[in-house]
Amino acid sequence: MERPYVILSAAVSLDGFLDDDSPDRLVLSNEADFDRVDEVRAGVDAIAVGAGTVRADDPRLQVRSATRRDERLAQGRRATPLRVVFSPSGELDPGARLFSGGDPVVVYTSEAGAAACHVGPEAAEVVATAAREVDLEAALADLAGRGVARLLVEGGGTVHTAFLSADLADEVHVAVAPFLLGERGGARFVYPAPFPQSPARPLRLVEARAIGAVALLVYRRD
Ligand SMILES: Nc1c(N[C@@H]2O[C@H](COP(=O)(O)O)[C@@H](O)[C@H]2O)[nH]c(=O)[nH]c1=O
Repeated sequence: MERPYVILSAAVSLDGFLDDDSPDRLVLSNEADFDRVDEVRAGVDAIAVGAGTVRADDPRLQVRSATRRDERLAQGRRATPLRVVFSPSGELDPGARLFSGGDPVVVYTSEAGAAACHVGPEAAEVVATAAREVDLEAALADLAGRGVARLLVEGGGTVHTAFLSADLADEVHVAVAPFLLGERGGARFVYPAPFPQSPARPLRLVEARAIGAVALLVYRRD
C-alpha cells in the first residue's frame, strides 16, 4: 500500500522525557535546533501530532521562517504544510490555535470520535478510520491520496509508540537536551510496546552532531 515517507522528530531530555508536569511548554531544543526543525518542516507535505500534544502545547505547526515559506510558495506548495491530528476520542478544543488561520487541518479519528468531535468543517476535515481507534495505515493511505509524499510526525509519546511499533517511521530525529527531568508522570519519548527496532534489527545511525549543547541523532530504518 502506498504511504508517505515518515520522519519522526522529537526533542527529549537525557532521561527520555518529552515534557515535565508543569503547564508551561518545556523547551528542550535551543534556537539553532528549532531552526533545524523548521527546515525539516519546510521540506514536508504534512505535519502530524496526537491530540495529547494539541492539548498540552497548543501548537501552530507552521513553517516559521519567512524565507522558507516564500520558497515553498515559489515551488507551488502551500506556505504551511497540511496539519494532521490523530485523535481516537475526537475530543479536541475547537479553540486550539491549530484550527485558526484558515490553513487546512485533517483530524484522523474513530467512528465514535467523529460523532463526538466538536471541531466544525470550517476548521478541519474529520476522517473516521475505524470503529474505535485510529487506523494508522488507513490514515497514511488517505494522506498519500491527498498528495502527501513526506510526513513529519512531531509527537507525543503515544503517537511515537504507534508509529515505531508498527514499523512506520522511516527516519527518526532525536535532539537530546543535556539535562534530566526525573518525572514520574511526565510524557515519555515512547511507552512500552513490542518494537521491531530491537537489538536484532537496530536502526541505522546516519548522523550524530552537536547543535550547541543539544545532541542531534538521526536514524533510518533500512
Ligand atoms: N518543546 C519542543 C518541541 N515541541 C514540539 O513542537 C511543537 C510546537 O511547535 P510550534 O507550533 O511551532 O510551537 C509541539 O507540539 C511539539 O511537538 N519540539 C522540539 O523540537 N523541541 C522542543 O524543545
